[in-house]
Amino acid sequence: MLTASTGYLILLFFGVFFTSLTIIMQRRRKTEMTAEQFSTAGRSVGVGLASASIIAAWTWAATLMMSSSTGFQYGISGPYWYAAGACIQVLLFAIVAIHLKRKAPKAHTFLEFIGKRFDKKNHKLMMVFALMTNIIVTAMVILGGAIALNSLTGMNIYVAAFLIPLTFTIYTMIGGLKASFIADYLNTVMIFVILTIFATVVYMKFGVTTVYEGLRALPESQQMLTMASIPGLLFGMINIIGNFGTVFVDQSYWQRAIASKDSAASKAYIYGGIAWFSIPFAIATFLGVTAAGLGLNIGDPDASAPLMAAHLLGTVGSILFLVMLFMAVMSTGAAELTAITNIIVTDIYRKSINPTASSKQTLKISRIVTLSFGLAMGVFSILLFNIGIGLGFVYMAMGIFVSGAVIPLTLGLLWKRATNEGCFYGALLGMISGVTVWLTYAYVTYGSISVESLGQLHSMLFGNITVFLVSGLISVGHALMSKEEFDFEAMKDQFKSFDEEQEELKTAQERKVV
Ligand SMILES: NC(N)=O
Repeated sequence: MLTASTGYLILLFFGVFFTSLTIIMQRRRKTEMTAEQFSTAGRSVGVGLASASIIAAWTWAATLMMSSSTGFQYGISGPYWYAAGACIQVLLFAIVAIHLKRKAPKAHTFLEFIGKRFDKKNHKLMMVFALMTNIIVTAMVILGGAIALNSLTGMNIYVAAFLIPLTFTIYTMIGGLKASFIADYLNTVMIFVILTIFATVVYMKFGVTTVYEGLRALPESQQMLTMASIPGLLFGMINIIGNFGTVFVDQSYWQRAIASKDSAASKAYIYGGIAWFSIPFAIATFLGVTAAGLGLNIGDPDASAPLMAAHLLGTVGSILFLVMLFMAVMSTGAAELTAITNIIVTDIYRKSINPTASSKQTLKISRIVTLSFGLAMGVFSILLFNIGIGLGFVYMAMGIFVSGAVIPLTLGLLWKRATNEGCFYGALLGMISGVTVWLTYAYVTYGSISVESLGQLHSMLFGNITVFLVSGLISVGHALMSKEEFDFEAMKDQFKSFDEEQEELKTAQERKVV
């Protein structure tokens, strides 16, 4: 096992490296950073950088650890269900990305679009869903990082949960979205390099036959060696629904569409989604399934990946896994922080508190929000840990809380007949009924409401499915019954960049003086 000082050194090294890189890039900039730049990276990001950034943002701690847990528990179907069940959303997002670029070319957040497409209550409700998504995902990646640091280095889990967000908060606060894109690019390259090392070593050291024979010898071998594994399939369904929420309701992905050049936006999601598939699929197969096949004595399946990495390459394996995990945590953390910042600044501060804020004021508020949320997220992940909620539980439950907004939101963007009331009540009642079915099923079937009964595959599945069915039925049903039609063309010119708003304000003030 590594020592806690190795953990501190890794955190210090990457924190200092990415912060220094951002400061150097800031110094080399020819123009001064504006609030618009901080928020949108100039809307000129090319397809390569945007794809890498989508891959990095979508590679969570769970992508490495939870995926391996499914391989360890459900066998060869687990990695497939994890990877396939979480990449279709990114591929489909290519469609909504292009629609947002066409219908709201100067928007900063998807909520800004919702605010003009629907009414105030819808804007507020979607904001709650969006912030809840960001908070759940950030807490989940910090929790995953802290668990891995603790299990591989013995570092105190509370200290780890406070230090991890610091590493990405500082460079995000300085450089905004563009800085997080550059870090994402480097992180994606590192993740693929380390993944290739693990895959090659497993193949050379153990080969396919040893793992196959090991899986065949397990009591649950029927399930481990078939794609027709029932638990694998149930997990796959939960995975699909939950990840619709964490892509479509997460400002991070809208942010990447907004920051991309028009010609790059949809391609980036297709390339990013396809390339991302290989990360959980390979890691979960080479670490999770192999750990089961080799009969490793692992108490917590969520820890199968780091323990297998250590088994494979000793200290080097642990360090490589920690570096890969840390790359994933930093990128997702930075993406979520920029998303939260953009929502707070665009949809609360500039919309309701200070609509005439100058670029300087907006930039200052953006940095304060980034720092505050970065620090607060450590506390939230510790809270989850303290009430006994682990990575797997949050991962499977996230859809129940956030996926109710997916269908209403998508309809609002793509379908002129989608109605304000249908989308509002669809999202709200979808979530309420999902939570109700989840709790009721756990109570009726397992006799109590506890982390254990709520964490069962069937409780999670029925909760998730209910959310999708109810939100879809209400939002589509109400649209079909009403005769409303929305005029997207008329709304297009209502979106302004922060710089344009500033110019208009200046012109208006000059006119007043004259
Ligand atoms: N990003 C996910 N679902 O691993």
